[in-house]
Amino acid sequence: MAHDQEPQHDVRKSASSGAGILSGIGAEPQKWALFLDIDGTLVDIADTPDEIVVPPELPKHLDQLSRLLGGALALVTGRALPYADRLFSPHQFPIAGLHGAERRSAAGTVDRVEPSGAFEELKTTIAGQARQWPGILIEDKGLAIAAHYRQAPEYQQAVEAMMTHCLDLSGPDFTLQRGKMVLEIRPARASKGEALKAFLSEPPFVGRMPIAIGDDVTDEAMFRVANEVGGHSIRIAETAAETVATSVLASAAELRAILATLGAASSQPDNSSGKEAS
Ligand SMILES: O=P(O)(O)OC[C@H]1O[C@H](O[C@H]2O[C@H](CO)[C@@H](O)[C@H](O)[C@H]2O)[C@H](O)[C@@H](O)[C@@H]1O
Ligand SMILES: [Mg+2]
Repeated sequence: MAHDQEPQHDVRKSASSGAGILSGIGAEPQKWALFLDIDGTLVDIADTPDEIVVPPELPKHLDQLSRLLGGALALVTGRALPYADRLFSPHQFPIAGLHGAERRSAAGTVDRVEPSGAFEELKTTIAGQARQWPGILIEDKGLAIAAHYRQAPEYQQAVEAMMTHCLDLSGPDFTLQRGKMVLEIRPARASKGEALKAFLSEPPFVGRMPIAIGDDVTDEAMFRVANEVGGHSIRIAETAAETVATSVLASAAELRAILATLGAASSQPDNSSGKEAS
């Protein structure tokens, strides 16, 4: 079935609650693998990319949960790997960055490509063009570049025209990624769905059922893969959104509260599920 023919719905009206799915992890931690988007899912959306706030306890809770799952917890993000790693320091998790175009496996193997000279030139052109529109913020992510119009939505159409034109110049190896008040040119070679498949083919994820959690268009690819293999897909749905996700959580704050509870329970010395941790 083609993607545009897949069943889609306003997730808030018809989906079940993701809270029930996540609360079941503690009973059978060896069964599940968790795939977590960052912006809008683990952390609240902020006015600019650098203004996000990582709650101080969040890295520890993710680490506790990762141990409970025997390491089968991965971040799957549009951010570049080094930036995302800094957010959760000192912990490092398996991670896919740039919407799946770069990846570090649980074994620590990194698959990422350096930008070519031609792409560096294109990024300079985009940054130069954007200077004519006050409030348009350019985020250089190495092998991807994002143009954010959250501070200046009046320029959305102009930015879209510019990014579409620059995509043509960048050649077939790149694609245009839409997101929350952002347009990105990123490598076409992988999606979050392909990143999820790659993780699921390797220890400690192999043989487990995925639970994919995200908030945006880019997460739909990993929702599809999770659904196809019989896992769960959960969309953070603060606003109405067309989605293939089968479950919903109201907000990133609700997800963080659930992760905190799961993490704390797993670190109790008398918790039998905690004994499964590696
Ligand atoms: O896949 P994600 O982890 O959700 O990353 C998607 C993009 O997130 C960031 O942009 C978005 O969040 C910003 C901070 O809240 C917000 O200001 C912006 O409007 C959003 O589009 C990030 O800057 C991008 O690089 C990611 O691709
Ligand atoms: Mg997101």
